[in-house]
Amino acid sequence: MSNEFKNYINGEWVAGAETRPNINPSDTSDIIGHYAQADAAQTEAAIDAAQAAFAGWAFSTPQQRFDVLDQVGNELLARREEIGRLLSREEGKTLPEGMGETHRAAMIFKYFAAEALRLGGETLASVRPGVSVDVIRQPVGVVGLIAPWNFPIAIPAWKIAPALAYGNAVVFKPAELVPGCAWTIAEILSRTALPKGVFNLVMGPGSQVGATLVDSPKVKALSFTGSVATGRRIIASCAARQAKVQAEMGGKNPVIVLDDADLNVAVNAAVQSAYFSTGQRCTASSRIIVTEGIHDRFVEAVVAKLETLKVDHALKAGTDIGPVVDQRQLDQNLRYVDIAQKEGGRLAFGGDVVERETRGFYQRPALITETRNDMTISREEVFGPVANVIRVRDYDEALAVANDTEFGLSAGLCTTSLKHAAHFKLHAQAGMVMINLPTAGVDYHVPFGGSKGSSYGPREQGSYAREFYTTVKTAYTFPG
Ligand SMILES: NC(=O)C1=CN([C@@H]2O[C@H](COP(=O)(O)OP(=O)(O)OC[C@H]3O[C@@H](n4cnc5c(N)ncnc54)[C@H](OP(=O)(O)O)[C@@H]3O)[C@@H](O)[C@H]2O)C=CC1
Ligand SMILES: O=C(O)CCC(=O)C(=O)O
Repeated sequence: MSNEFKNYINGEWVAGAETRPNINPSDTSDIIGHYAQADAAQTEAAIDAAQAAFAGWAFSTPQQRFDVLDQVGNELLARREEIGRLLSREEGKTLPEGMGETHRAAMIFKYFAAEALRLGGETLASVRPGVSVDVIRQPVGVVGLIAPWNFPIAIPAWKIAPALAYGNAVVFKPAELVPGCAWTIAEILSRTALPKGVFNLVMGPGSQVGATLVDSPKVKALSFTGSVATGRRIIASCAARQAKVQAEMGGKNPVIVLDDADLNVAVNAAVQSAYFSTGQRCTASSRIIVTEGIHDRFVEAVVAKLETLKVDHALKAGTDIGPVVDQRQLDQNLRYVDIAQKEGGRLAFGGDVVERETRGFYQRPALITETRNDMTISREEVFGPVANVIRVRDYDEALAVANDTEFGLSAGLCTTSLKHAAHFKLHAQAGMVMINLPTAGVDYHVPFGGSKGSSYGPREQGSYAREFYTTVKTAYTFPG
């Protein structure tokens, strides 16, 4: 088959037992390619290759690491449009979003190229005379990276780049729905000076490839992004065998709009973070908490804005919102819109399936008003273009409602009050707080992660990523 894409194991391209078609959610008649499906045995082979290659890469020079990562960053930048198009084709983000994400992935590789040069330890005086103490950072070993489908290139980048920058060997499993961007990163890495076995790509089902990575005693650290259910199982399995684990598992992110907010700023922040990228972001604002003085004006303005947004093929010029990623996710979105209404919410806009020229998973953005925080729609992550509005009296009630959730990834506040902004930054129970900004769409050089049920383990991204991808050794020296 000419458009067959293989796994990359120990520096070789290896066919899987089977292949799986990569289907365009904007047009299900468009097959992007057929991607290899690894089984447990092939995954074991990748882990063994990584283990054999680890010692060499662990003692590679910072310059070697810089050169590899910078080369990947440069190539992603140069091929931003082509790869952005592939991303939009396989995941359904609009082309500007796909290109933006590719640009972000390039920046992440370039950032961690420089991080490889900066990695250092600490030297302290001992409490004993004549003794010095060095705190040395060393790589962890073989790391397993499991990525979700909603950021096909940025999330792989922010796992692969720090893993390699800090000297680890990698076995990477992308999500089944989006192998194309993952394969592209592997192909670029295969043309760098990275020694064979240091980076391995194993595409295939989570139940086999993912589970083998999670359970292998040779995998010393596991980084996961995806659903709460899978994440919690992975955390328990890794803890049981004392492997390091980092999991990012979504949210039910609030954005508060206060009476004193700038209406345009608030509408843009809420609409952008609830509906762009088809709402398929763990940082999406799905609970919009609005004080009563601005409530009606705000809802009216959001509906007016939603009426102008075009839902269509991700690659069509002028599309604002692409398709939902697949039928399963679309069914989940529709189910939540239905439940919200049955529990007393009012569908103020959209939520329905729409047909376009091509057969895809198109849904109009849904705005549900007159909801309470104890309704299902306010408690569970939908992961689609669906948001609900909760009316509150004042800032204090808004903050209490915002914090009343099992999640804590991102939280937003729209206000012109410095006093409330300062208070919110300290008291919002979330790993990331946004004032007058969308809750989604973060910088690449600062820590990313949440509190409560959203995240587990050390933060991803920025220099904080070293906490997960390195281990600390304390060396005492007495020169004699
Ligand atoms: N926090 C976030 O950013 C994300 C949250 N989600 C949420 O999760 C829901 C379901 O999406 P889904 O893609 O099924 O999420 P999953 O958590 O099942 O998938 C995330 C990753 O984990 C892999 N995986 C699945 N099962 C296992 C396992 N037993 N052991 C190891 N790895 C495994 C998946 O592989 P495979 O693709 O082969 O199944 C994928 O690579 C969405 O509706 C959304 O609510 C989804 C994506 C991202
Ligand atoms: O909002 C962002 O920029 C990142 C979101 C993200 O990582 C996710 O949805 O998984």
